[in-house]
Amino acid sequence: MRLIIKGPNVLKGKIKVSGAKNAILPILCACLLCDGESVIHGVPQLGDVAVMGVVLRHLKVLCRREGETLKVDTSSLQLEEIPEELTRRMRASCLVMGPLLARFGRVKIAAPGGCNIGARPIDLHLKGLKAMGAKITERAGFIVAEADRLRGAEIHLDLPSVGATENLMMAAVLAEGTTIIGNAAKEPEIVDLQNFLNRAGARIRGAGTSTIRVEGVSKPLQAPKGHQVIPDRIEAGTHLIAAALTGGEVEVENVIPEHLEPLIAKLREAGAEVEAGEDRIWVWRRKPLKAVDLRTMPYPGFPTDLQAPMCALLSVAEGISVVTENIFENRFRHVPELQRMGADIRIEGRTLIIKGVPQLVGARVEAPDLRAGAALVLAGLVAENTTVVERIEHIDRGYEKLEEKYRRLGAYIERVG
Ligand SMILES: CC(=O)N[C@H]1[C@@H](OP(=O)(O)OP(=O)(O)OC[C@H]2O[C@@H](n3ccc(=O)[nH]c3=O)[C@H](O)[C@@H]2O)O[C@H](CO)[C@@H](O)[C@@H]1O
Ligand SMILES: C=C(OP(=O)(O)O)C(=O)O
Repeated sequence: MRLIIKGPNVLKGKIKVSGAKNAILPILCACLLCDGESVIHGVPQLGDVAVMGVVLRHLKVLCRREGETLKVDTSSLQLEEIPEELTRRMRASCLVMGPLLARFGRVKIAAPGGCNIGARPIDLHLKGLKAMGAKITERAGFIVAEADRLRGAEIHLDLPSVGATENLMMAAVLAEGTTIIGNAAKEPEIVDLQNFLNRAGARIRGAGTSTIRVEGVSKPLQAPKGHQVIPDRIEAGTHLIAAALTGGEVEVENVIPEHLEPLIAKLREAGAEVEAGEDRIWVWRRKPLKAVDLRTMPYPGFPTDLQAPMCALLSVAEGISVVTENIFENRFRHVPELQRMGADIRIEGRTLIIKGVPQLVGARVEAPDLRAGAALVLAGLVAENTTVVERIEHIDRGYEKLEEKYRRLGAYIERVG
């Protein structure tokens, strides 16, 4: 599958954001802590959600989709090892570790290994589980964690890892006593996970701050009926960047504007007009784009997941932008592809020096990963002539029907097999 984009395009109209990929993935793992059928609304149809469905079915969990609602029934839940085929397809599959260990006293999972954006170890997940009394063995590419019953512990994360925070929160829910996670990640998706778990009977406080406190409960949680997944701030951010880049006028619906503050500040600095309502953001532009510097940081800093899309915008912003990637060590794979489209970008270690060019030109490019793929779509929207984006399965991992949404905003973009 590939996308064909003919440009330049100016996006105009309304676009609705789907539920957050990075919220629904841990929530689906949290269902493993619950007895009965969880009912979750606003579940996007994404490649990664489908892969998590495969992981759950592998554990004999029944998933039924009715439109945007997903029903997850754990009545036949069975402990199985998670093979490499699944951990390799999606890193978030390692988030089943905490819940399965808490529930069954044992879990065996293929080590996730590195991926397109970096080495991505899970040492902090394992260190935290050890602190809670788990015995961890690593052999022949598998990690086994065992504990009759986990016990509450004081854990201080070396860095605020989103995945480690989520895995440890879930493990702690059924542990004996209280767990305190210090230097926890503060991302909004962690707050959504806390809300889901607390609806199911967990006792968690502090998500969204750097200290999370989990008081363990002794029986399995009760599946919540009707949790609504938060809107995807990264999808929303991608659309805001697309609108500013193409000089259009777009209303982005179903957003929590507070989640997008770091991006909104940068877009304004780059010359776009942005106005936020209660659950929507309007963006338009009257002036040329100008260069800005940015550095990616854990929330509430500028998100690494919007670094690549923002590079597409800065490629045509007047002046020199300096972009520093602080979260992942190998997240510049969009750069050679943008260069093929005429961008003037130099890589110096973890920093990009982007010299804005007046116009990008369409080319045949390949999505090397999810957000790099989104960056290429944005570049294709504003470039002259035809852009062909290959390997769009990466884009489908995290964007629901992106081409349909942009077509509704007037773009010439189509998917071909
Ligand atoms: C499904 C999901 O929610 N994915 C998001 C999540 O990924 P993920 O949860 O994998 O990201 P982390 O916050 O854990 O990773 C941040 C950094 O910490 C390092 N690290 C992490 C864990 C560990 O045990 N040891 C370690 O060294 C990682 O290699 C990385 O350099 O947060 C990232 C950072 O906002 C986002 O880009 C991803 O979109
Ligand atoms: C890096 C991402 O996802 P994951 O952690 O699932 O690879 C992302 O959403 O940009």
